[in-house]
Formats: sequence, C-alpha cells, structure tokens
Amino acid sequence: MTSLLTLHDYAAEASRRLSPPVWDFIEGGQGDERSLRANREAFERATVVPRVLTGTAEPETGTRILGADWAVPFAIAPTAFHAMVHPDGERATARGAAALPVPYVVSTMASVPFADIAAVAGGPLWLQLYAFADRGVTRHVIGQAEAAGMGALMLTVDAPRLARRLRDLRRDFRLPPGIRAVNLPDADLVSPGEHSRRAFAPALDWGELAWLRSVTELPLLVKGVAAAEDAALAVAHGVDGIVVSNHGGRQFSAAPATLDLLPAVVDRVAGAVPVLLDGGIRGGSDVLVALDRGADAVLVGRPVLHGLAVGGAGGVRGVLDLLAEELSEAMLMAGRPRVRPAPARSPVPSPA
Ligand SMILES: Cc1cc2nc3c(=O)[nH]c(=O)nc-3n(C[C@H](O)[C@H](O)[C@H](O)COP(=O)(O)O)c2cc1C
Ligand SMILES: CCCCC(=O)C(=O)O
Repeated sequence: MTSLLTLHDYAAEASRRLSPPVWDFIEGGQGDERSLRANREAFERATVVPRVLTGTAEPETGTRILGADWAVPFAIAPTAFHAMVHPDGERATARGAAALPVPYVVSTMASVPFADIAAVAGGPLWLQLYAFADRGVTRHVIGQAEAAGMGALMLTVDAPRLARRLRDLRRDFRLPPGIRAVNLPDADLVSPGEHSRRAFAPALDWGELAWLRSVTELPLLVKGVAAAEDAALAVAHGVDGIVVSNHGGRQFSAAPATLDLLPAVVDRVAGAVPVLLDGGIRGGSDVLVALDRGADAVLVGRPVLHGLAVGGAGGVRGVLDLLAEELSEAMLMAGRPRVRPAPARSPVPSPA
C-alpha cells in the first residue's frame, strides 16, 4: 500500500478499492456539482494568521459540546450505508472512532442496528434524523436511538428528498444486495432516491421541531442551515445546536460553500448555541480555519468512508488520528493553545 500521509492519500487508495458505482455514490454531488467544488475551494483559499510567542508547547484540542467532553473539535458526519464500503459497516466505523475517541453522528440510514453500533462506541454517539411523512417511523427511529443511549438528535433539514445526482442516475445506482436501512421499520430500500421521495416528510416546517420536542428529551440540533436568517429562526425555536452544511454538495449545486456562510451564521447566533460546520474538511488546517471563523466544531464525511474502505476500523482510526495530529500541528504553528470554549446548552426553548 502506498503511504497514507494525508486524507487525500486515503481517498486515492479508497478509489482503487471501491467499485465505480459505490465510489461515485460517495463522491458525487447534485447537478453540476458546483457546491461540492465550492466547499473545497473555500478552504483552499482560506488562511489563518499565525500568532507568535504564545508559549504554546502542546496545544489542547479538547472541547466540550452539549455537556460532553470531546477529545477533538471534530466528529464523524452522518453518512448512510457503511456496509456498502466495508462488511462490518458502522460497527467498524464506531470501533475506529472509539480509539481517540471521536464523536460519531450515526445516520438514520445506517446499515447496522443502532444497538450494535453503541455496543462498540467509545465517545459521544448522536443520531442524525430524517423526518418521515409517517411520524410513526420517525418515532420508531428515535426510540431505537434512545434505547441505544445516543446523546443527541441532529435533524437534517436540507433534504426534502434526495436530489438528482447525475453520477447515480447515469449508473442507475442501486444499493448492493443485502445492504439495508435496518433501523427503519420497513428496511427494504433499493434506490435511496426513490425511497426518499416516498418516505421523507414532503413539507417540513419549523413545527417539526416542536413535535420532536414533544416526543423526546434529547438535545436537538438542525443540520443543513445555510442562511443566517434560518440560524436565527432555529435559535428562536429552541434548538440546542446548528450545523452549517450543504450536505456535502449533494443536494443543491448553487448553494454557497459552507465556510463562506459560517461567519454570518456565527454572528447571528451570537453564542446562543454551538455552531458546527461540515463540507470539505480534508486536513487539520481546514479544521483550524473553521474554528478561526467561529465554528465550535466540525463534522467530517467522505474521508471517514475512505478510511473505512482502506482498512475497516483501522482505516477509520488512521484517518481520525491523522486529522487530530494535523490539527495539533496546525494549532501549534498558528499559536492557538486551545479550542475556544463552546457555548453551553441554550437556556430556554422559546419558539417565536
Ligand atoms: C455517502 C454519503 C452519505 C451521506 N448520508 C447522509 C445521511 O444519511 N444523512 C445526512 O444528514 N447527511 C448525509 N450525508 C452528508 C454528510 O453528513 C455531510 O454533510 C457531508 O458529507 C460533509 O461533507 P464532506 O463529505 O465534504 O466532509 C452523506 C454524505 C455522503 C458523502
Ligand atoms: C436515503 C439515503 C440517504 C443518504 C444521504 O443523505 C445522502 O446520500 O446524501
């Protein structure tokens, strides 16, 4: 195996190991993939002004998010169907994350039961939630996550349905046999796009948050916020955290790069709740750039799948350790001795 010195090395190795349809499902974006490229381009342009003579020896990468200690200010973003990438699926991902440990946001569309993932997890475990037209299904998923001891819910709000992804359409992408969203009551789902049209709540609005509050006590974050106005509405509706995301460019090609959206969101949220960001994080300097622009933490999507493809749990661990090491070096070189403390949980949920 070639040496794996960067997350790009993991991507290159994963592309050799995965079948072309699976690789394209992972890598692809919506439409002409402008937002997918924009996420990366924003980081490639971004700089951090180093401070000097700060007396920093070993930077402290730890932080605290929603009452839990995080060893690093990054977590695994929710991505669907890990069994497509490695036979142990999300179990391997959770094992890889347990080493550091790195928090893991499990997808509603996980291909392994939540309880089995929780059994091998080592750090904070959250559930990414899709809202279904049939609220009984949403409740079922939440119930399983609660039973597995997950610590928060992250409602995805940028996916009324899965968008047209041309790479998948050209290949008529179908889930490989045996890969199923096993935490849904009706687990058989062959085409993710078709399933989302049938099953996702078609006309979500802010009322869904109040309903979720009525069925669970878990802290609630929203994932997929772009506009500062929506961040303000989310805070007004009592969310516990915001994830600035464009779903890794998979939903809307004209969406701006998440890094470019971040400062306005941070400004509007004004410390009321933690603000996370995902999209295009491919190295420790990217994490530091996001923190420098006001994120409390970031999520990492595709690189974790690359690690999983390259070496199962060990590959995931390799990716996460590398990112942690790069972040620590970036903090040292930039004279950032520690991660700025994140806001504590929002005091009063008070819908506007
Ligand atoms: C293969 C794949 C599957 C994904 N599945 C989900 C999902 O089930 N739920 C969700 O909210 N986001 C999903 N996402 C989006 C990620 O959570 C995240 O927003 C995105 O991947 C971040 O960008 P990055 O891959 O550049 O780090 C998925 C992304 C990929 C690449
Ligand atoms: C129904 C599958 C959801 C996966 C997802 O969110 C994505 O591919 O972006």
